[in-house]
Amino acid sequence: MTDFIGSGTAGALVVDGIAHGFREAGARRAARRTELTPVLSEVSFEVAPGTLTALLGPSGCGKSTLLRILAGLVVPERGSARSGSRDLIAHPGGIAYHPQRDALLPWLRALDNITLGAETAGRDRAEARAEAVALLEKFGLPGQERAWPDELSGGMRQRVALMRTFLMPQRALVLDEPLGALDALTRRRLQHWLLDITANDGRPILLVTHDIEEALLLADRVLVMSDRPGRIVHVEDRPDAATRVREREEGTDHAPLRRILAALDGEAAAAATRQ
Ligand SMILES: Nc1ncnc2c1ncn2[C@@H]1O[C@H](COP(=O)(O)OP(=O)(O)OP(=O)(O)O)[C@@H](O)[C@H]1O
Repeated sequence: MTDFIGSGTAGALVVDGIAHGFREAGARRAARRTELTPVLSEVSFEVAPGTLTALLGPSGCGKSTLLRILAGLVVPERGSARSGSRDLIAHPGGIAYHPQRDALLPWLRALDNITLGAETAGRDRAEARAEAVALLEKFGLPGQERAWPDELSGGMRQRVALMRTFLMPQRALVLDEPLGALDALTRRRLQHWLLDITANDGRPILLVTHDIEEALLLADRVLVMSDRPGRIVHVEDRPDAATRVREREEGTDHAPLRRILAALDGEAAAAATRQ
């Protein structure tokens, strides 16, 4: 199959032929110290504006590494990435990046944590704060502007961190497990919250998750990655958001889940054979 999925939409987030490896840790002989262990292998895809693509794959297949490359924190060995016309590798900082840990600063109140990324990226302070107050209201945290992070529950912290990311002015968002480490009920509530904000955001969004049902609910397209070195082995295009919500509530369409599980199981079997 061709790895390049997309049609060159204006303003899209484009990943083209990204390959990367890390130096083997703990290699004893001098020669081996220079060897690279491949982590990503020719990963290509495109996320159109106003759509969300979810990335699923076995642990260690390179999902976070890919996101860190897009965020400009790691320079890949090969390949290119761009957001609209901006080259993300030559000019880092072109995406709003949500790291795996919620990374709230304990010495800043909720409102200041929410506006931090926007202000750092050059947004007008008063405008960002006004928008943050409206967001707090909209998403169930009215009057929490002055709360300290350690006064908030896990679900509240996740929402504050997500608001920070969504308030950033960059033209594309990448979210690394934004709902990880939450109890099932809170996670379910926040999935619907995320579905609502992503449906109205208008930017390309790339989401890494381990939760297949979450991917099937939130994503317009689900990409399944192989075991390390990661490459795209399955693409699942999803219906519109209303249909996805109905499918989840009624449990009507199990075929996409089965296809994704088959792709992941195939990778697990292939990895076991290689060991
Ligand atoms: N800075 C680094 N130096 C060396 N190896 C690294 C570094 N960062 C990641 N790796 C290795 O690269 C591989 C991919 O890591 P990565 O965190 O991208 O995987 P992942 O798919 O996001 O995993 P998970 O789903 O468990 O979060 C792992 O084997 C990891 O140990």
